Amino acid sequence: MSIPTSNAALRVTNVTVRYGSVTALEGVTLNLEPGRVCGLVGTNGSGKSTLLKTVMGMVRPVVGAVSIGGADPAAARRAGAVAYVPQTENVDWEFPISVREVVMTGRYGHQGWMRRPRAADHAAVESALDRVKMSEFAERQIGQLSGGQRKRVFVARAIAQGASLLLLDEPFAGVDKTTEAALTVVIRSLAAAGHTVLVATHDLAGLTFLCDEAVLLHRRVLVHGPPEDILRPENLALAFGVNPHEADVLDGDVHQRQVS
Ligand SMILES: Nc1ncnc2c1ncn2[C@@H]1O[C@H](COP(=O)(O)OP(=O)(O)OP(=O)(O)O)[C@@H](O)[C@H]1O
Repeated sequence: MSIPTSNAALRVTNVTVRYGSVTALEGVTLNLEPGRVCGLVGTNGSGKSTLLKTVMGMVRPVVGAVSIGGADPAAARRAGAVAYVPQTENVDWEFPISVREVVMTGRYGHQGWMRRPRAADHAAVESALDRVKMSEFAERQIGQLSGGQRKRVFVARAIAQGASLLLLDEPFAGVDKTTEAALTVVIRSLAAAGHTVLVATHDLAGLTFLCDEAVLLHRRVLVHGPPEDILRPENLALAFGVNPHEADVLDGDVHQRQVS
């Protein structure tokens, strides 16, 4: 699919990332326009998290460049233009902080150096909690939530931040189908409001509901196009090494098989 690159919300150009001798990404180019939800699909170890971290500026490419609305990742982060929800949060779950306070940390960039929340910050937090259906847990200590509920809180924090680009790393891992459906609605509504979302997912069955476009990744971009293209048997076979006629790959997660 040819995607116009004017007004791109995200441009990843010819990015190669190495961890020592491991090449995690090679020559990856990806342009996203505002208001699009793009799924990132591939086997375990295909480079999905690395791509999100590279866009976030947490991993530096050895070759290539990333531009977020025309800014480099560091500048975009400083401006709060990009938010990242990692696969697993590296937080102290025993820390005495409430769900509401966690979501408020997404507003720090909007507050002065004293970090005193204003009415707009409180309103953004309440609205974000409401969107992910976590308002009733607002006073709960963050560690006293289930895995799926924690996930929703960190999505709420990203929403409260008001970033134009959201990077979500497997938001559906460990959540039930009801929560997955609710999060899909939230992500679609963010896109309808002009946000761009890049989401790594193993959920092929939900891809067409979630995404406007998708990338099949295996260190390189194998296919970038409408989700229906990604789901074509020959493309799934390319990425996952499975024969779709022999395995009901849409019935669940497909990420066990490694492509050599
Ligand atoms: N910090 C690291 N140091 C060394 N190698 C790494 C590091 N992080 C990732 N890798 C390697 O880089 C490759 C890409 O990993 P990455 O985590 O990006 O894959 P992924 O598609 O997100 O996988 P998963 O579906 O399991 O989350 C893998 O071979 C992985 O082992």
